[in-house]
Amino acid sequence: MPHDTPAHKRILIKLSGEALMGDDAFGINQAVIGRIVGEIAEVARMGVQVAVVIGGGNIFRGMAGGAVGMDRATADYMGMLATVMNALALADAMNKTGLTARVMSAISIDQVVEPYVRPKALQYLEEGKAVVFAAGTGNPFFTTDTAAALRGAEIGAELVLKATKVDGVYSADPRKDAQATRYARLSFDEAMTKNLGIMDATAFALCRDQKLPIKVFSIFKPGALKAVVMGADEGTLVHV
Ligand SMILES: Nc1ncnc2c1ncn2[C@@H]1O[C@H](COP(=O)(O)OP(=O)(O)OP(=O)(O)O)[C@@H](O)[C@H]1O
Ligand SMILES: O=c1ccn([C@@H]2O[C@H](COP(=O)(O)O)[C@@H](O)[C@H]2O)c(=O)[nH]1
Repeated sequence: MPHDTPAHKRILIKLSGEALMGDDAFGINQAVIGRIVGEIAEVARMGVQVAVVIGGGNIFRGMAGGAVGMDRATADYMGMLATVMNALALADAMNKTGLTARVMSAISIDQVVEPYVRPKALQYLEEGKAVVFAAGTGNPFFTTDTAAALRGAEIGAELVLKATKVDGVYSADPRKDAQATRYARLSFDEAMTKNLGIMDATAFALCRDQKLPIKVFSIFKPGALKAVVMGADEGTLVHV
């Protein structure tokens, strides 16, 4: 049921890297990032503490075509560096809207961004700053979905919001199967057993074990982020 005030005090948003491209073929579209940041700023102004894990799919993925033939770990480090670029762009746009943003990286790149230090991240959140977590988990063979589950659990987020290109979890990938139907809610076990490809199994398992629910919703739908934060029936809830 929707609330008059935010339903959550601290949230972790997993923002798809690909969403930052808009209709472009690659990279970062400033108009798109500006609109997304506007929506994030709106919930932050309501007093919600906001942390973001940003993906890298708009630039490089360790498993994608551009990495064919490469050593997997090397390709994954390139993917993590791609997320650092996105994090810098996101924080820059946040700072321009009046939010104070801090980027923290899971891999050392000290001349560019500060390292991830959990107590410091918690301090920033308490101070009302938006924290953008870059470089995923810092380890190859993982994804930024798993980083979202990990950081969400570490900072004590009440909800992971997977802000993506589709408006929820479907019985099959809705971009490939027009007959796919959307779930309003489902359990982590169902999502894993049915092998629903919206998030990887490591991320689902970590959230399940930590009893950290996930809301999957479309970042392209204006107002959807605020609706989720207000507790409205938006997207798909994945729960224990
Ligand atoms: N069962 C399913 N329900 C909904 N979406 C699904 C499903 N299976 C696969 N997908 C696909 O998963 C995609 C999720 O993509 P998203 O870009 O958010 O993930 P990502 O790869 O973690 O992010 P990034 O773009 O940063 O790499 C959707 O666009 C959708 O096409
Ligand atoms: O913990 C992590 C997170 C990410 N990677 C690599 O980065 C890219 C981009 O991340 P997405 O989650 O696909 O947006 C990913 O394909 C991996 O190559 C990683 O190695 N470890």
